[in-house]
Amino acid sequence: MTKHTAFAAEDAVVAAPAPAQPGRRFTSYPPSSCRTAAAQRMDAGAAGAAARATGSWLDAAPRRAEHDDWMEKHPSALAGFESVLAAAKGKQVVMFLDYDGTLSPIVKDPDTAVMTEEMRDAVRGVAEHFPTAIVSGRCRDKVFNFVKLAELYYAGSHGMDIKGPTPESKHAKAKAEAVLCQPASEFLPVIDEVYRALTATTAAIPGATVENNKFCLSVHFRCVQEEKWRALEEQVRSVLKEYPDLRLTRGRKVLEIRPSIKWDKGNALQFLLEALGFADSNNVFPIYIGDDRTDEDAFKVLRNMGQGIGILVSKIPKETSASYSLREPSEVKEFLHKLVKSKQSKQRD
Ligand SMILES: O=P(O)(O)OC[C@H]1O[C@H](O[C@H]2O[C@H](CO)[C@@H](O)[C@H](O)[C@H]2O)[C@H](O)[C@@H](O)[C@@H]1O
Repeated sequence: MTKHTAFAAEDAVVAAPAPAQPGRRFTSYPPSSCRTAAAQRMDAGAAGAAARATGSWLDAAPRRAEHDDWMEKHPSALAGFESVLAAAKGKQVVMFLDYDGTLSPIVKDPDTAVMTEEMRDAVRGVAEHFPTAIVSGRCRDKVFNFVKLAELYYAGSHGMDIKGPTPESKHAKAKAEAVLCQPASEFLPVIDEVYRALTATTAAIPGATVENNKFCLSVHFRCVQEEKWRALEEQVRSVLKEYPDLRLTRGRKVLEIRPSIKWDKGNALQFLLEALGFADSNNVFPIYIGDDRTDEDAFKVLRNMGQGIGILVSKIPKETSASYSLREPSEVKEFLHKLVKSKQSKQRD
């Protein structure tokens, strides 16, 4: 199959514009997997492999046959909705949602990537029936300010900052339940330092911006002239030379800098399942919906577990461990509505 890079054609921007299941609470604070994570730095080889892997989505317009072949392997979660329901039958659905490109369309200015009221209603509806988490590369506070639903679980900074429903939420009874898992907390000072260094270094490249996502950083090049992309990446790499404990990965027209610890969105998914009391359970059906490379870590975890499904949001074929696909956020919204409707009709039966 043709591969696609971070600069794929679909990266065109649009014009800017559960309760946690009743009775379901985090069971330990935090589970052991979080406590030990910071100690497990990725070795240089693993970090290098991870970085190389991020270059695996090559840029090309897909041929029709290739697209059809891909769709056969990763059918639409809307067209295949009945199969999804059949697989989930009798199991507890737990919903995981990425933010950018999944709940909100990709726009030029990251600060304006707001979510529509309709999408918020769809997420609220899902959270009324299933434990629901937002898993994002964004800083947790920022993604919360976009989503604005206190009843959800939030995993910001690519899963390195996890918190349960806020104590004020009707779904969180005690402060103690406002769980926190921050496996990269020791990196806070260094991330701040690198944020300042990158902001100063990249200032000369028009359009480049650095976003501080608390435990990680994003260097955006969506608004940078293509001829300057290489120079920008070189600048970023030259700053990072001084910080061997940080690694560089790529997202959608963004360079992402994060601690070299063995913790990603896949670990966040596992942490949340464990915290919700579903560790080693055969009766859980996690659904993870995401559009970016970092979401692949979560798709892989689901594949390895042999439980639940990953849904990639993409209009074009991409190498993915997800089993289903959706084309864009509007289809994500439709899928969420369908899920709620089917749950409601079962409750009426
Ligand atoms: O895990 P996610 O929630 O998908 O976050 C990944 C990155 O998303 C944001 O950047 C992306 O969306 C922007 C707004 O549409 C767009 O301008 C940018 O080009 C995309 O890469 C966010 O700003 C980053 O910090 C996240 O790492």
